[in-house]
Amino acid sequence: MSQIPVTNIIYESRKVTEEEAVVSTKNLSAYFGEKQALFEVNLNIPKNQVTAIIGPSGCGKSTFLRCLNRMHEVIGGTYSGSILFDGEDIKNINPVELRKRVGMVFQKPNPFPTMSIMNNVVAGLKLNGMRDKRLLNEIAEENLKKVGLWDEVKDNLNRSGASISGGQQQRLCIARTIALNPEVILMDEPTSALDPIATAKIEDLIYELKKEYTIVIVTHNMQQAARVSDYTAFFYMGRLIEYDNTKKIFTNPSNKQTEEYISGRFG
Ligand SMILES: Nc1ncnc2c1ncn2[C@@H]1O[C@H](COP(=O)(O)OP(=O)(O)OP(=O)(O)O)[C@@H](O)[C@H]1O
Repeated sequence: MSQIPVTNIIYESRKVTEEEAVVSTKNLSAYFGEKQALFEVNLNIPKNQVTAIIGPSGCGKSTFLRCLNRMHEVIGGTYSGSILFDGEDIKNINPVELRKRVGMVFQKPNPFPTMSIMNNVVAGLKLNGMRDKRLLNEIAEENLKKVGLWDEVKDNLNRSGASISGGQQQRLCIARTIALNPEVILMDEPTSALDPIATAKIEDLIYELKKEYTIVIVTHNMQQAARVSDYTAFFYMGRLIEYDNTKKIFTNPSNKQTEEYISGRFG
């Protein structure tokens, strides 16, 4: 594992208040049957910032992410505590509506293989009943431009979404997510299946996207967390150990376990 030196530079701690948060979890515990995967997590996710979730394998990163758009329940899990989205308990928000507002991008690019590039971008809108072809074309173009894919695919928008490279597919999936105009984008290791060049493009894109969206990214790659995020949450064995601004976490963490993890001593 790569080593990130812990330096003596002192960065101020900066905690996110509930007032600044788009999403807040309160005493969030998550379960798979009897097995408890998260323990009393309290976390405020700030608007228009990138929050990275880091920690060793099995610490609950993906479970935490999936709780935020009620995907955890879809895969058979349960939770206790509460999750507020724009101040409203997500239990009171229709899951389909919630997932429009809290979009998700997965580890492995998953474009719809039988659909064209164009139809992949607007698939969600069509499903919601949008039929105006001209408007759909405009929205597809706008979102393909936002993810930097337009120039690469504009000459053949009718080819399959699965016919482009892995990195392009992942940007297509991001275009599909943002076409629904979400407030929050959850990304679960979005670059772990990609080469370094495709990874760099996604990281640049994340930087651009935070102007409009709030992003929560799970990553195993600590350099990536340090590069792209404003805030970092370190999880260990289902517990939130430390959450602070990213510079503080990577240069002067308050917790010994955080320091050991980011300096590569375990994980
Ligand atoms: N579908 C499931 N059924 C039962 N237990 C599960 C399920 N998914 C995850 N777990 C368990 O819950 C805990 C948290 O898993 P989770 O996938 O959230 O961790 P993670 O930090 O994202 O791991 P990784 O980095 O390996 O993806 C682990 O102990 C895992 O074995």
